Amino acid sequence: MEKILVLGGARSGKSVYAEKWAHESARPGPVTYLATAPPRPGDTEWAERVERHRERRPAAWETLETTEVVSVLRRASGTVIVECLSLWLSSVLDDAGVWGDAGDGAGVGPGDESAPSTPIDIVEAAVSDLIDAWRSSRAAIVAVSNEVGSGVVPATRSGRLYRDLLGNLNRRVADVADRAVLCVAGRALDLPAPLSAPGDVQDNSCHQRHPVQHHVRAAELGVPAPVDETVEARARELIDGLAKPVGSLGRLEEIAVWLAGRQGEYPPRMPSRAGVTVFAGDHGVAAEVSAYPPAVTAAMVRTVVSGQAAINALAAQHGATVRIRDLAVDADLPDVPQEVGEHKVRRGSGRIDVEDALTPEQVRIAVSAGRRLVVDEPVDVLIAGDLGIGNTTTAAAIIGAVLGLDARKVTGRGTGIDDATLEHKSTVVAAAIERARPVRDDPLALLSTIGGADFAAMAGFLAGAAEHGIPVLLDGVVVTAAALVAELLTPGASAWWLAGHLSVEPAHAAALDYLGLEPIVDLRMRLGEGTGALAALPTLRSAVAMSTRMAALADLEL
Ligand SMILES: O=C(O)c1ccc[n+]([C@@H]2O[C@H](COP(=O)([O-])O)[C@@H](O)[C@H]2O)c1
Ligand SMILES: Cc1cc2nc[nH]c2cc1C
Repeated sequence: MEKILVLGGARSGKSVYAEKWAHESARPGPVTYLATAPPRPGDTEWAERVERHRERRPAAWETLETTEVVSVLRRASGTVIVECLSLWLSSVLDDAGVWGDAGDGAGVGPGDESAPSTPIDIVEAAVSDLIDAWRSSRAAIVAVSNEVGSGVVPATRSGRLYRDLLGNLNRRVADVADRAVLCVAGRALDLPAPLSAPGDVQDNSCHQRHPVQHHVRAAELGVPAPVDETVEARARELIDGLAKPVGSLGRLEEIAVWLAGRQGEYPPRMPSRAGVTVFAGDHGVAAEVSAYPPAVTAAMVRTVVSGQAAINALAAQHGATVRIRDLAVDADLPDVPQEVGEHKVRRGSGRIDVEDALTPEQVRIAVSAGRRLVVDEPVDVLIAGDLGIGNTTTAAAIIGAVLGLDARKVTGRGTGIDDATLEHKSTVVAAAIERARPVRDDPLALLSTIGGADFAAMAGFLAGAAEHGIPVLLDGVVVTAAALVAELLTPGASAWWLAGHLSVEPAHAAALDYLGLEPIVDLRMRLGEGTGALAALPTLRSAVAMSTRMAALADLEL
């Protein structure tokens, strides 16, 4: 479900925008209007203002006058309008007793180490709860908040404190929202993606952006985190000085240097925490181009959930976590945990040889879901895996379109199709490449024309990992097709990716070559799910062990 934040000053039109969004977007389920203003007995001007707001709302909407935003978001379905976060924050500050010392950290409860100890800690805990509830809520949410702080610095300490806390709250909500909108003078402006990693916004800083390509809206462009080239150079020097002939550990040495540059330290830290996210989706063309029926996708989602798929087996062996997200499986899956479907965009993507896979809006939602999945769990290495009958057709089409290659060169046997099906698959890929020709270097239009919600989310995920500076191990042909799109979305993102393995699919080698990536292992695998990437994880760990445990050449006793 889409979740948006609407910011604006007084009388900017933000409330009207939020109500219109709730009214027009025709989502199933009830609409709940959550009024967070505390009662103001005796204030007739305020009462009239509340009444005017009430009259504007359709009678079918349920109004709740409460500051318990977190519990409402946790249990709500349908659509929730939060009016507004700034008043909610005021009540949190009041309840936390912030004003007593204007938040400079006086204790509120001696002796209990697990409890928040200062008013600011209490506020922080409440905001974290809100973010958590926002993320996990099944409802579509539109939250209104005041944009303050553009004027003069408040004269009072409490004024400055409120301004700063509200600014932080708005930023944190924007980080987990699908969209943030700024209203000014009755007009609404879609705000672009964050310029730096969420939680890392620095006031007064001036961010250098990549040149904006004319065909991509700035809102969708990200910037990869910088790589520390000084650390890389030092790592190279120190590795050359270890007790071995220079260069004799080959690729292990290169990987150690690569990791050091990404982590900003030598020796690099052991990538102990690896997180696999499997992106599942069905594809309109699947029934004609695969060796297996489309129903396998839903069945395999359940298998991954039950911990019995190939990726679970490898993850258990290598100490990695696995989660799966259904972006576009063509089935309802009531028997899997709710979070599996938290980013579901639709049931099956359109058949790409004759129609668009997704609407532009669905692309945007799926890309932003992928970006958000990056920051959900703290890991040292991220892996994207794929699952979806027919997805090698989409992958071949994307790779063929971006690289300008003929369908025959990029079409492979996927799950193991026979010659006749390969011939037909090749004509489907050719038609898709042809349809995509006008948009081949426009990542969002490409995803809409011949992608799919799973591909869009994977592209957002891979771009987001680079934006947050988290190393990635790429899997096979499907993930690498999404990586090509991610590189268009966030130019330079590939600096944060290693190619885990080489898939048997012919388009994979071409795409890796284009990205300048060399696969770590070649085990003739063609499964997807993230298995090829995970097969390379022990090599990364070997590279770190080499860096941390070896003696220096200079210490040899000759
Ligand atoms: O990632 C790869 O390189 C790869 C190569 C061949 C097949 N697959 C997996 O097999 C399914 C797609 O194959 P197909 O023949 O149905 O297009 C899908 O579930 C993928 O995860 C994946
Ligand atoms: C059984 C099966 C498992 C898979 N896992 C990823 N793609 C798959 C395709 C099939 C057919």
